[in-house]
Amino acid sequence: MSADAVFHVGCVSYLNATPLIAGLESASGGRVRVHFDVPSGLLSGLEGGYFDLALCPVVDQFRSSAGLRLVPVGGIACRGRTHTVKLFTRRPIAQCARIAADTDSHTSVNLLRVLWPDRSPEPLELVAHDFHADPEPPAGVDGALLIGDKVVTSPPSSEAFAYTLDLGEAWLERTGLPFVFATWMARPERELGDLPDLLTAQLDRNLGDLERLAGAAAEAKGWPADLALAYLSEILHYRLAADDLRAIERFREAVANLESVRQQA
Ligand SMILES: C=C(O[C@@H]1C=C(C(=O)O)C=C[C@H]1O)C(=O)O
Repeated sequence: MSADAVFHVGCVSYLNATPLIAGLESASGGRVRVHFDVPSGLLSGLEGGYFDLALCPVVDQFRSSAGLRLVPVGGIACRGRTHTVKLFTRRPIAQCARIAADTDSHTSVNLLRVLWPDRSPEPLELVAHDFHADPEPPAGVDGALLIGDKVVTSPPSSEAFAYTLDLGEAWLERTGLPFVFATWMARPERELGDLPDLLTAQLDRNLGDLERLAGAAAEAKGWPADLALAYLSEILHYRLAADDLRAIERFREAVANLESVRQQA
C-alpha cells in the first residue's frame, strides 16, 4: 500500500459517534475520507469493498458471510442506561406484543429480541418502521423501539407512549455487563496500514476535548448541550475493555440461541 493511499471509513451519523470520528479527516492530512450513514446502512459498504473500515452494528459481525473482523480501536458502548436505545410502549411491556422496530438499527433490534422473554409473556412481533420518513409509530403497534438522536429530538408522544425501557439498563440487569452496540470492523483481507493508529490517536485527543466537541455536535444535531456532554462523557464509553469484549461474546451467544430456537420452531 502506498503511503498516500486514501482510506474510506464508514461511520454512524449520530451524535454518539463524535468522539470516534471528529477531526479524523483533517488530522490525517486528507488520507482518510469519512462517509456517514445510519448504522444499518454501513454493512453493505463494507461487504461491497467500498469502505476499508466501518463502525458497524456489532451484530453485523456475527451474521455477515464476509468474515468481518473486529478492529479493536474503539466502539459505542454503555454500562447501564444509554438514553438513546429505548422502547416506548402504550401499556406496561408485559401487556405488549407488536413493536415497531427502527430500520436504522441492527444491534438494538436483536437486543430487544434477547431481552423480550424477561419482560413479556407474549411472543414478540416486530414491524419494521422508518422513523425518518414518519416519526410517529404506525397504527396498531403496542410500542416502538428507537435508536440514536431521534430519541432525544423527536421521540414518540409521551402521552400515547407513557412507558419506557432503556435497553442498556435492561441488559445490565440481566447480565451485570456493559453492552457494545457498534465497533470498528473490516474485511479480513483488507490492509489497514496505520489507520488503526490514526483512530486511536484521534479518540484520545477527542476524549480530552469533549466539552467543546459535545457543544458543537449538540448544536448540529439539535440536542441540549448539557445532555450531549453527559451522554458522550458519562453515559457512553468508547474504549473497549475486557468486560466489553466479554459482553460482545455473551450477546453473540444470546443471538445464536434465538436463531436456533427459531430454526427448531
Ligand atoms: C447507543 C446507540 O448505539 C447504536 C445502535 C446501533 C444498532 O442498534 O444497530 C448501532 C450503532 C450505534 O449507533 C444509539 O444509536 O442510540
